[in-house]
Amino acid sequence: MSGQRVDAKVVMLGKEYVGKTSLVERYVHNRFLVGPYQNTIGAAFVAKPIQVGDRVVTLGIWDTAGSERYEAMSRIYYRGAKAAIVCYDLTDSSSFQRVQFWVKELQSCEELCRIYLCGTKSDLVANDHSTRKVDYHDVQDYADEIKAQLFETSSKEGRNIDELFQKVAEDYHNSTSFQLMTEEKGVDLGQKRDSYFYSCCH
Ligand SMILES: Nc1nc2c(ncn2[C@@H]2O[C@H](COP(=O)(O)OP(=O)(O)OP(=O)(O)O)[C@@H](O)[C@H]2O)c(=O)[nH]1
Repeated sequence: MSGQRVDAKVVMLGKEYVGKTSLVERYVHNRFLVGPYQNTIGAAFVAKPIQVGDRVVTLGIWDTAGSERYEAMSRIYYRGAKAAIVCYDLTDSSSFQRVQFWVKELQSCEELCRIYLCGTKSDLVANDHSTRKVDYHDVQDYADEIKAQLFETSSKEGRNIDELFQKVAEDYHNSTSFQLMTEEKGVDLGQKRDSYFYSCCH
């Protein structure tokens, strides 16, 4: 079987239960898993090719565990990432405090990593506005300050998720590092083609 080259490492960060795994599941498999919540242990990996103009960019997505117990491990997964999708739950204000923690980490340890803020579970706040605990405009101001992109998504309804990953791939494609990565630094992931690789997950 031919190996798969990953162009850009993408890491999912955020407090436990915000919906990182659901976001990746929706994007990669176009499904929303129902049933009892299972926290991620360690991290999970999936590679996904995505068309950008006349080129295919393969994103290598690391879905990290949100529990603070695994914080040290999450640090390993953001090393060398070209993009970080830092998630918070629109119905949980404490999850946004965790965003600020990860942004500070990335700013001091991974300066070249682009940051995408992702407010999850938008279906819940659309159905009942009183459940929104994180204001869109406040986050947009914060995003401007840290030069990040902001998306609000629903994995349940599949809203704004393709747009998020498409933007990640386009930004990567447009960055000068694209040429360098494809010509010199592509990573061969052997047989881990298009499937979750449960290093120690779920
Ligand atoms: N209504 C709704 N529920 C969601 C959505 N995304 C995730 N959930 C639910 O939120 C819970 C947590 O989702 P996960 O995707 O497992 O969260 P996680 O961030 O990966 O959690 P950790 O693995 O602990 O870090 C699950 O019960 C999901 O069904 C969404 O878009 N809408």
